[in-house]
Amino acid sequence: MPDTKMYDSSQIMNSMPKAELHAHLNGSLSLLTIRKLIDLKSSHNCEDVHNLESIITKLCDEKHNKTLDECFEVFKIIHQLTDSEKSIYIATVDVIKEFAEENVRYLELRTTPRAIDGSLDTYVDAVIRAIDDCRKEKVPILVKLLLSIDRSRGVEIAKKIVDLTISLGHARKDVVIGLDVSGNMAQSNVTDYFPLLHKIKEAGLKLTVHTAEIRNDAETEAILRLKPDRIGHGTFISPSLIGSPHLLGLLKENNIPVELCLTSNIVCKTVPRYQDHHLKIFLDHGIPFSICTDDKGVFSTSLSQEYLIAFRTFNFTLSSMWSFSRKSLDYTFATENEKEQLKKIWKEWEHENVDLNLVNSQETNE
Ligand SMILES: CNc1ncnc2c1ncn2[C@@H]1O[C@H](COP(=O)(O)O)[C@@H](O)[C@H]1O
Ligand SMILES: [Zn+2]
Repeated sequence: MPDTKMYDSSQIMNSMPKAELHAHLNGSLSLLTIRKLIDLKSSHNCEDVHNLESIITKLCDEKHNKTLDECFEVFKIIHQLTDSEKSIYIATVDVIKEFAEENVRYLELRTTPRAIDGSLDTYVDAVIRAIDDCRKEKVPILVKLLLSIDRSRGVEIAKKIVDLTISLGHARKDVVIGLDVSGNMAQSNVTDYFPLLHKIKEAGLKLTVHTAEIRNDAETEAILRLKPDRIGHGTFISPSLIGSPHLLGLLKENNIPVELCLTSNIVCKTVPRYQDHHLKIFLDHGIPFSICTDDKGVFSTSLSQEYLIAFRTFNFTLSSMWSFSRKSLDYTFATENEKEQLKKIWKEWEHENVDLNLVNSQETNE
């Protein structure tokens, strides 16, 4: 393995092809997009837009650490900007292009549909139209969509979103692949949603659930026993964060890949320091994981930045980072054929960067 100091690791993390499996649309808006959406509102003579701008700038400032509850307040403010077909379309196109610019070659975007002029369809149609247009424009990224249910909003609206997911999961199966369960864990009982989650599984669609982002062992166990296709965070499953070894065993037994979002956990203070992050514990226990951003806008990060943080925090080798990126392809909800196509892109990059000696290390955990 060459001395990694010979290389600009930040540049390598950026140029490396990556797969993003956990990105919330409204949490991913850059300040540039937020400004664009504020201008759009101003042009419609909306009052209070400048007030909105200063609030959002302050809240998105990376130095402004927030609690998880405060984050949910930020989302409510951002949602005021994505309240029309046009703004949702612009937001989606921008997020896709920004990920593509940092060499994310596969993106699973997730978003919670909100009624626009009384219709959830209008919201989702705008997102899908943006994905389709990026495809037509040949933006070099494969984009899939998960619809989210926000657990703090109740079962009635969740049922509508599940029905919409199932119908689009058939009509637009090239784009809509499944469901995510997100929102404030502290304010709801996830088991209320289980009949709906079973419906998603029965329809043959994929399911990922935010799990153990705050500590609730009984809930975590119920979710793991439901066997979702992936989980988000899994923070308090880790024994280092006073999770239970029993939960870790259950996660391992079911071989459920975990979407890990380092900066999100630090900013929201569910993990005290980067070096305490459960990525390392999961790696040591052979639990499959993928490095993700969660909300790149709200947490002022990017997927390349998250890879760089992991690389520097745990002193990983470049070959380990390469292996994390390549393995995350196996945990995507893409079709087998799509995965094969994606693997070619990864292989090509590996070939072009043969001097980095990406495959010779024992630390690739293969
Ligand atoms: C920080 N950790 C998190 N934990 C749980 N849910 C989160 C989240 N980050 C984002 N969301 C969920 O995603 C929504 C924003 O994007 P969309 O409007 O859906 O595109 C938030 O309102 C919340 O429900
Ligand atoms: Zn999330």
